[in-house]
Amino acid sequence: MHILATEGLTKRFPTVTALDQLTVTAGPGVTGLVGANGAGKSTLIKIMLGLLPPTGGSARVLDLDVATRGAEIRGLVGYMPEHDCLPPDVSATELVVHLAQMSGLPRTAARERAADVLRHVGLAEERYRAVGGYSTGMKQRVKLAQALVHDPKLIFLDEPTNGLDPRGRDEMLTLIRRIGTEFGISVLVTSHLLGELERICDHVIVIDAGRLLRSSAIAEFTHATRSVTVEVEEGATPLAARLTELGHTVTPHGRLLLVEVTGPETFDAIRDTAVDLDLCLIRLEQGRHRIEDVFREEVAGV
Ligand SMILES: Nc1ncnc2c1ncn2[C@@H]1O[C@H](COP(=O)(O)OP(=O)(O)OP(=O)(O)O)[C@@H](O)[C@H]1O
Repeated sequence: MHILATEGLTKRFPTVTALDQLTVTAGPGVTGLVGANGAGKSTLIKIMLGLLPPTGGSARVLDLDVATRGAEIRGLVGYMPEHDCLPPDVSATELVVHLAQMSGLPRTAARERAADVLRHVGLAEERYRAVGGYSTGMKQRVKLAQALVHDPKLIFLDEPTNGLDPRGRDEMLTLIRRIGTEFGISVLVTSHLLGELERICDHVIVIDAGRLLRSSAIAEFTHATRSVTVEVEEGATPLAARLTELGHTVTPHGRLLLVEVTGPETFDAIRDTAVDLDLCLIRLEQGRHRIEDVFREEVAGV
């Protein structure tokens, strides 16, 4: 069964077409929805929740038509919105219990379930404090907890790593992967960074200006984008020349070099060459490709 399926889905606002004839499907598991700012990710989520009517085409979520079964879909799906939407003067516990009751749970069950999900997302004693005083990371966890509290089959997470520092991102991504694997809840997670989703997704959908650019299993993506980013303090040009002489495929990218990875020996070669040339290696990083890189590869027909 598809967790979602769209057919020619189109959404026009007065001055912009946010979704343009989008036809795509996703199966169970963790699916990444990637696109630059304004690509149409949030619009797609709102349509799939039955909150925004499409201009044309159709969409189904868990096999339910968004045009007629919105309330049922919202009963089965959890939603973590992108923007800061939490009331500042209530505690995380009060908010999540309230939302659990709004979803139909009796008061005692709502309290138990809220305590479980708040613990699960890593909010301990602070859950009794007013949300207004929370860090961005804690607020993101509260938004995730409320998306999970009614025991959904599927969750939509809109930019869950927004505003987080690298450690916070890492923790949030690990949590999302666990939700997908340990709890068997399917996940649709958006980001403008493909690299960050590579680690946790089974499938990735890339959209650009409301159009489908690509939809494939993550293995195909990582294969297509398997390169390492190298940054040296000075001397990128001689480093690129020497690596090329050694048979590596090197593409300059501003002051960075992208080196195609053929195996573990690629990393050894970069390290050894930097040492030979007496260069200061600042960064050797794999798998953090910006979405623009994928767009460029698509255009080049990779
Ligand atoms: N209610 C609206 N009225 C008019 N235009 C809108 C509305 N909602 C979205 N848009 C426009 O539709 C396009 C897609 O927006 P959307 O929020 O879906 O993108 P996104 O991929 O989620 O990007 P971001 O991460 O920046 O939110 C943008 O050009 C946006 O300005």
